[in-house]
Amino acid sequence: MKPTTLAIHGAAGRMGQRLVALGHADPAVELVAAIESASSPNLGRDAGVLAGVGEIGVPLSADWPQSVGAVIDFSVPEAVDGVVARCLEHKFPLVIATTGFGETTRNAIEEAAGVIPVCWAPSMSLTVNIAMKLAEVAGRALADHPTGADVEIIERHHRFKEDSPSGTALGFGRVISDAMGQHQHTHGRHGRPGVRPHDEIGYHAVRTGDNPGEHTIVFGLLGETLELRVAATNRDCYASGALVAARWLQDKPAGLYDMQDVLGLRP
Ligand SMILES: NC(=O)C1=CN([C@@H]2O[C@H](COP(=O)(O)OP(=O)(O)OC[C@H]3O[C@@H](n4cnc5c(N)ncnc54)[C@H](OP(=O)(O)O)[C@@H]3O)[C@@H](O)[C@H]2O)C=CC1
Ligand SMILES: O=C(O)C1=N[C@H](C(=O)O)C[C@H](O)C1
Repeated sequence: MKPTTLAIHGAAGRMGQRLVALGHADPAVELVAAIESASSPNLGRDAGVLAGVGEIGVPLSADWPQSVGAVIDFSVPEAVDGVVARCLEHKFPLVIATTGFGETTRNAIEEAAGVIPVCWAPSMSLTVNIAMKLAEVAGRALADHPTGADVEIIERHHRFKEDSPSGTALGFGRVISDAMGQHQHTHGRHGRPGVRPHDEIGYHAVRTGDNPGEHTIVFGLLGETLELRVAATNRDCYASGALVAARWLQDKPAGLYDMQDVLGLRP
């Protein structure tokens, strides 16, 4: 099978560099474009050299290719609308991994998915996506528990992360509230908020050091507690997941997909 040709948007970033490195080592993909903003100080540098794997003949550039099998975006929320517009214009399949954008961008993604295949997921990690399924199972089983089950989501990330809570924490919250029906999403607590309502999911964002991402979902009952914890030890779980998604997406019909589809976790 021919390798999937790839463009990486945000190629000089923490994730972009791991994608360049893993993509270069993977015979199933061929990196053809490493895209950065027009103001990036890295324009013109070889993407492989920046990623620490030596020269690969792909310079960082603000220009988009004319043809590519799929685009992977790990950039910043403000850039995502532009990425979606470019992919629509050229009919490129698009993997969106960037987190932290709002409703307008979400709507643009949904609209674009009527024309091109889009995979949008806050975490490309296999174990996070398995944990989402487990959270759904736990949520369904505990939805009508007689003591009530309080759900708190604690996420830990590196000090450089700009959005809080993580897109993954919000994803866990969506899955659990769909299963259990909570309507209130509370971000941290201070002062005297009073007795905890059952109809609430609490989110807590910890930012320290170089943590590549960790999520703990607490289901607290009276008398017992269930915790689901999933943690990355480095960023390669996200990068390799994104490469799998790009290959999976390239021959799919237009539509909005996520990593549950890519990994075959959706029944
Ligand atoms: N879904 C998933 O599995 C994961 C998602 N993420 C998400 O991916 C995103 C990126 O994370 P990370 O790599 O750590 O962040 P970085 O800040 O390290 O990388 C972002 C890159 O995007 C570049 N960039 C900024 N603006 C533009 C633009 N207009 N056009 C092109 N490139 C641009 C930045 O360049 P410059 O520095 O010059 O501005 C930088 O190189 C975040 O939203 C994060 O939450 C992260 C890990 C996993
Ligand atoms: O910024 C990060 O690093 C990560 N962001 C994603 C998120 O917001 O969920 C995924 C992962 O946890 C790492």
